[in-house]
Amino acid sequence: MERSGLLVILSSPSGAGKSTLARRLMDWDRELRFSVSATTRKPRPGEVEGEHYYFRSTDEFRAMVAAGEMLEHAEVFGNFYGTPRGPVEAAMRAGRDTLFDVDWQGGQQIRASSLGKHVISIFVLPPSLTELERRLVSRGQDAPEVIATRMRKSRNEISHWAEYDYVIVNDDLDRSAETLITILKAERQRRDRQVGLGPFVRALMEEESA
Ligand SMILES: Nc1ncnc2c1ncn2[C@@H]1O[C@H](COP(=O)(O)OP(=O)(O)OP(=O)(O)O)[C@@H](O)[C@H]1O
Ligand SMILES: Nc1nc2c(ncn2[C@@H]2O[C@H](COP(=O)(O)O)[C@@H](O)[C@H]2O)c(=O)[nH]1
Repeated sequence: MERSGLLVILSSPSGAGKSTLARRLMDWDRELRFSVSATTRKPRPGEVEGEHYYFRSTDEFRAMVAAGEMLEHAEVFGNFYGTPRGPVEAAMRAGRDTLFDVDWQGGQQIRASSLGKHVISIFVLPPSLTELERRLVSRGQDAPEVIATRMRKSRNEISHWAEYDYVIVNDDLDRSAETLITILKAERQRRDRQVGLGPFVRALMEEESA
């Protein structure tokens, strides 16, 4: 039996800390592949084309969707975001796990796709909305009106928490990162048990007793 890659989806209201947790998870496992999304949002200072996002015009983005190149796509906070399908499918075939930072709409679409049975989904909650706003402000990347929009939409994003397999309240960052690593370890153990342990268990049962 071939081992298939897992699709690990992280969602949260903007600013709860999923990119930070994603980085922690990828520092722990250098083999984990991050799904780089395409977006029509303008790059923030320090964001690198092809590393954080593929920054595209609206026409370019629409052309990608029309060509069937997106595994999922959605409008979030007035911009388009989408997951290029090709690299995800290639990683799956290679048995490599992929990490996604997408909103609830992306989570729903990937779960509903033909790859849905390989999904593990994790929702990240902030400890409070006051702390969520503090994090958005202290990140220092978004204009006040952008932060206001993201705060206004945070309740709607949070309302989808129960659609996810796991929920992490991201209060203490080290503890949350540890929880995330534990989830991935356990899910890999579950995925690998048939592929990796089948031959071992068969040999165990065929062993001559002493
Ligand atoms: N547990 C935590 N305690 C305190 N600050 C945190 C914690 N987790 C993340 N942060 C900080 O909060 C800010 C927002 O985090 P991050 O950018 O990871 O959020 P996000 O959910 O990825 O947001 P977006 O959806 O907008 O991309 C960052 O400045 C980050 O350093
Ligand atoms: N449905 C999708 N949502 C995505 C994708 N890439 C990112 N996102 C979500 O957008 C918001 C805002 O991100 P930001 O980088 O502008 O702060 C956040 O909730 C992301 O999870 C995607 O490909 N599809």
